[in-house]
Amino acid sequence: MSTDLPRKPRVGHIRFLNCLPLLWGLSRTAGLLDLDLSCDTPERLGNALVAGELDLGPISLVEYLRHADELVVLPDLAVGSDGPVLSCLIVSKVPLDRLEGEVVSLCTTSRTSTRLARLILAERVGVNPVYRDRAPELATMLDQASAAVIIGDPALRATVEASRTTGLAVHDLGQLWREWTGLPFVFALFAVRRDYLRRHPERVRQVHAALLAARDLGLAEVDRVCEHAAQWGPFDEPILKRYFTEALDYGFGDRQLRGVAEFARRVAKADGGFPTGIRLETLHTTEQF
Ligand SMILES: C=C(O[C@@H]1C=C(C(=O)O)C=C[C@H]1O)C(=O)O
Repeated sequence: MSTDLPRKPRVGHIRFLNCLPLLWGLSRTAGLLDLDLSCDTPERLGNALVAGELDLGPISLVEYLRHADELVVLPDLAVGSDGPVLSCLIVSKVPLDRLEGEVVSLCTTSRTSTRLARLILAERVGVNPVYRDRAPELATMLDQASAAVIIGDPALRATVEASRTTGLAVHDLGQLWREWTGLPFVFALFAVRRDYLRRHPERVRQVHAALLAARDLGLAEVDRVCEHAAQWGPFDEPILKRYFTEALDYGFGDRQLRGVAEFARRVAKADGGFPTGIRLETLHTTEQF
C-alpha cells in the first residue's frame, strides 16, 4: 500500500459548549469526515497549533497575538461577543475595587480572559491583586482567593446560578469590555499555520468553507442543538439558546477586528505583552496595528 496517501487536515475543536453549534454543523454536513479533529481545552489546542501538531483551528486571542507571524486568520469566524458573553467571568467575593493586594485565581484553560481581566482590574478599576494560576474549578479557585477568573462551561454555570448564590458577584468580561470601549471582544479566532497554508492552499479554503457552513447550519438548527445539549448537561434549552444566539458572536469582520486592535494596543501600552506592530493577516487581507 502506498505510504503517501493524503493526510487529513489536523483541526482543533474547543471542548466547551461554546463551539457545539460548529460540531453539530460539521457532523450534519459530513464535513467531519474530511478532518482529523482534536477536541481539547483552548490552551492545549493553542499550544498544539503553535507547535505544529495541528494545522488549523481555534486559538485564544492572546496566543494568536504572540504568534501572529506564524499564523493566518480564517475570516468570518471567531468566538466572541458584543456585550455579555455569559461564560468569561470575574467571580468575586468583594467589590472589584476592593481587590488591591487580594489573591485572584486565574483558570489555566484561559489565555485571553485572564489577560483581559488583569487589564480591566489594573486600568479601569485601578487595583493590583496578586494572581495565582489554578485548575478551572470555581469552588477550589475561590477557596483561598477573593476572586476568580473562569471561562467555559463552569463559568456559564456560575452565570446561571448567580441569582441563587449568595456572597458572590459575577462580572461578565464581554460586558465590561463593551462598556469600557464600545467594541465587541474576540476571545478566540481561527487560524491556519502559515507553512500549512503555503503547502495546501486549496485544502485550507475547503476547510474554511466547511467551518463556515457548519457554523451557519448549527445556528439555523440551534433548537435541536439545545435539545440535545440540555439532555447531557446542567443547562436548560432557553439558557443554551440565549448563549448560542444572543451572547456568543461567531463572526469576525471589521468591528471585531477593531476590538482585537484595541485590545492589542491597550495590552501593549500596559506591559508590552506582545510585539508592537502586529500584522494580522487573513486569507484575504492584511491589517497592521
Ligand atoms: C467564550 C469563551 O471563549 C473562550 C475564551 C478563551 C480564553 O479566555 O482564552 C479561549 C477560547 C474560548 O473558548 C469561553 O471559553 O467561554
